[in-house]
Formats: sequence, C-alpha cells, structure tokens
Amino acid sequence: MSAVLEVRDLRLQFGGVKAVDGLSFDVREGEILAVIGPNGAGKTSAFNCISGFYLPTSGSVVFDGKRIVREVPKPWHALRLVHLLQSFGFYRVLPSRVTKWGMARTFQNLRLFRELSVLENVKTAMHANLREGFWSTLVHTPGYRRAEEACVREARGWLDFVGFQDDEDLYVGQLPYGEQRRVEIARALATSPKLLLLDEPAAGLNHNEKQSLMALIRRIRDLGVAVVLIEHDMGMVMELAERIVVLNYGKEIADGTPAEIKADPLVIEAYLGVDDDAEPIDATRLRTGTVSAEAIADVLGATAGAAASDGKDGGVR
Ligand SMILES: Nc1ncnc2c1ncn2[C@@H]1O[C@H](COP(=O)(O)OP(=O)(O)OP(=O)(O)O)[C@@H](O)[C@H]1O
Repeated sequence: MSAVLEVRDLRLQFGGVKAVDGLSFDVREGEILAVIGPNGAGKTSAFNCISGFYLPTSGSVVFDGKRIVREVPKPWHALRLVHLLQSFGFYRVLPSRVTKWGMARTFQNLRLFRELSVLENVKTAMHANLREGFWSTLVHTPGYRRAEEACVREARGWLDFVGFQDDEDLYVGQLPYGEQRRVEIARALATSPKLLLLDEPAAGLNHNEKQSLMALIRRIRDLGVAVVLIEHDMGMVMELAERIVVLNYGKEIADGTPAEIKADPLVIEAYLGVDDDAEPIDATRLRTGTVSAEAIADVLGATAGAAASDGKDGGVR
C-alpha cells in the first residue's frame, strides 16, 4: 500500500524546548494510525507542522506526493533566513491549501463557529470550493441557488454519516459536547479529505460515545480515508489502531502494531517511568531481546486495570 503522508526528520524547537525531535513516519492509504505519548511528548506540535499550522524548524512533509514542508538548504539555516523565507510562503504550504489538497483535521479544543448553526458550520467547509462569484452571490442567480442547494444536501449527508441526530438549526454552542465533536468531524469530512487528523477525539466523551466514535472512525476508514489520531485512551487505541507511533520528549520511540507496542519496554518506561533503583532500560538490549518485555507488560496491564477500576478514563495517561 502506498504512503499518503511521508514525514521525514521533522523538528520543531521552541527556544530550548525540542517539541518535535527528528520524527519520521509514513501513513498508508486507508489505514488507522494512532500517535500516542505522555503529556508534552510533541504529538499536537507534530500535527500542527504536518497540517501547515506551524513552521517546523527543519524536516520534510510530503502529502499525496506534494510537498507541504521542504527541507531548507543548510547554508540558509546559517544565514537565519529560514523563517523569513517561510513566512513569505517559501518551503511551506499554508493550512487552507493543505485542506484543499485533501488533508482535514480536528482540534484538541473544538474550533467550531459557535455563533453559526450546525448546518452552517458544515457548509463553511464547502464554501471554499464554490465557484460562484461576487455578483451571483449578491443577486442569488439560479446557478448560485443550485450550488447552495447542493451544498446543503451534502452537509446534511455528512451530518447523517457522523450520526448527528439533533436539530441542524441549533447554534453549535447549544449542543452537548459529544454532539459538537460529531459536528467538527462532519465539517472535516465535508472537505473531502484523503487524510483526516483527529486530535484527541475521545476527550470528554463517555463510554457509549467512545464506542460510537470508534465505529465512526472505522466507517471513515472504509470510505478510503486514512485516519491519524492522537489519543490518550489506551483501550480505544489498542482496539482501533492498525499501527501506533509512540513519541516521548519529541522523539519517536516505537512504531508497530498494538501487540508490538504493548510489549515494548521503552513504551512502558515512557508511560510508567522506572523504579529509581532499577537498572535503566537500554534500547540496544531491548532490541536484542535480553530484557523480558512480558514481565513489564504484566505491570502495565495491572496498572491500566487499576486505573479503569478507579473509574478513570480506561487507561494510562
Ligand atoms: N506554542 C508553544 N510555545 C512554546 N512551547 C510549546 C508550544 N506548544 C507546545 N510547546 C511545548 O512543546 C512540547 C510539546 O507540546 P505538545 O502540546 O506538542 O505535546 P502533546 O504531546 O500534544 O501534549 P498533550 O498530550 O498534553 O496534548 C511541550 O513541552 C510544550 O510545553
């Protein structure tokens, strides 16, 4: 299967903080990939670079064969011209263009137009593609009305697809949180993406809402859309994702199937930390298999179970 997204040696630095530190991974067509890691690991920063919201310090991002971020030639780094060039549109593509190319995203904190209705929110995603000009919009020509009706039909289709059952004329701000999340996903889908980035889509959802979110993400994948999600709910990630990339302090520490990730001691160490008296886990020893991953995985399983029975959110954070 070919890659719809290729991220290579992506780096983003805020002063002395390396938010993303040499991240490289691919997203294959039509797969569900989860990006996980402890708080502050650099997940959202990576999303922001990939979708054109942030300028990475260096690295390249290629989406559907097109470069969103290009590696800047080394001599220009020395001249400190990089950011100046990028702010003029060199070596980067702005988020609106990235969306047109077929990458859509949702945000950790919902970014809906609270003063617009549900239907209007979804329609905004399609208005960017309407070809009607200033005059036809002003006088509502038959062409404009036809385009507008098609837009409404499509918006309703996406609301239906995500399982939105409330009143489409309500202001988004009047909806319960779970329904607002659905509307945000409907709006992202209305841009006809090939790749959908979901930043913590299950945050704030109850058990039933999470179950229906998982079913929705699978239906989105079945449309042929690749889905990348940042998620802290390990139960959901393990059940839903086909592949998982794990970040810690901006670095990728693992990339594999849920079963491989669950048994990876570096991942377990990143989440649980290690006993101060214990010998630190050494990556080279891990790869040669001289440390018992199973023993540590048992600990992780027990801790996750305890968190769930405490009424916490089903997993390790
Ligand atoms: N705009 C910013 N300015 C300065 N530092 C930032 C900025 N955004 C993120 N950081 C820092 O970069 C690091 C990575 O943050 P990021 O939000 O990407 O992590 P995350 O893995 O998404 O965390 P969480 O799971 O808590 O959302 C953190 O140390 C954070 O404090």
